Amino acid sequence: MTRSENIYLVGLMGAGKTTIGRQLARALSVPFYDSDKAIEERTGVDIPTIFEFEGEEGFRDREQKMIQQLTQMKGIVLATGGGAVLREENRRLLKENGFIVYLQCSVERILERTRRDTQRPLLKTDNPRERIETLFTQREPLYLSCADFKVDTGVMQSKEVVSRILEEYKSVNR
Ligand SMILES: Nc1ncnc2c1ncn2[C@@H]1O[C@H](COP(=O)(O)OP(=O)(O)OP(=O)(O)O)[C@@H](O)[C@H]1O
Ligand SMILES: O=C(O)C1=C[C@@H](O)[C@@H](O)[C@H](O)C1
Ligand SMILES: [Mg+2]
Repeated sequence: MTRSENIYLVGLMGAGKTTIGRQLARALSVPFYDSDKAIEERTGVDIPTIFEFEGEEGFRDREQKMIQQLTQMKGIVLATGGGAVLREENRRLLKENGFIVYLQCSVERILERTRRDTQRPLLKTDNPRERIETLFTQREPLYLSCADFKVDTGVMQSKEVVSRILEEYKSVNR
């Protein structure tokens, strides 16, 4: 198996993992998975409900189990949850099984994109800017530590982001 058989997208909430991932999978004619959506389908409830009843750690346990399963699949595009890289085991599994793309995005842009959001429990706060800044500072080193490639989604249309990723993926996969 080649290291780049799968494409895994990592990055903060609102960076565009789901949006870009779906388009990327379509361009490659491979299945698209989203770990957040897979957890919701498995449990039958939405992510805010899991956070409410089981807390963030409970959600992270479910997320780790899902990442374990999804990284056994071959030939897929996977959008991971924004916090999936927090666990070392997830970073290892992603690194070992796919080509990791970090969708980088400025705090300002993320704030704009998530402003009307109700589905992201970590943004249910009086000061979303401060929260996003904190998450950015904590997580950026983790995203960078596992990424094979990074692309800024704050400055380009999603179509352009997709072609940049495809270009890079094909060049390493040649
Ligand atoms: N250039 C772009 N690339 C990606 N998404 C964009 C872009 N411009 C605007 N968006 C918008 O940003 C919003 C957030 O994107 P998306 O839901 O894909 O993020 P995400 O990384 O999957 O977030 P989460 O981790 O919370 O699931 C969407 O409404 C999307 O349409
Ligand atoms: O950044 C995060 O920690 C999260 C991002 C979302 O994708 C979901 O996985 C959940 O809302 C937590
Ligand atoms: Mg998403």
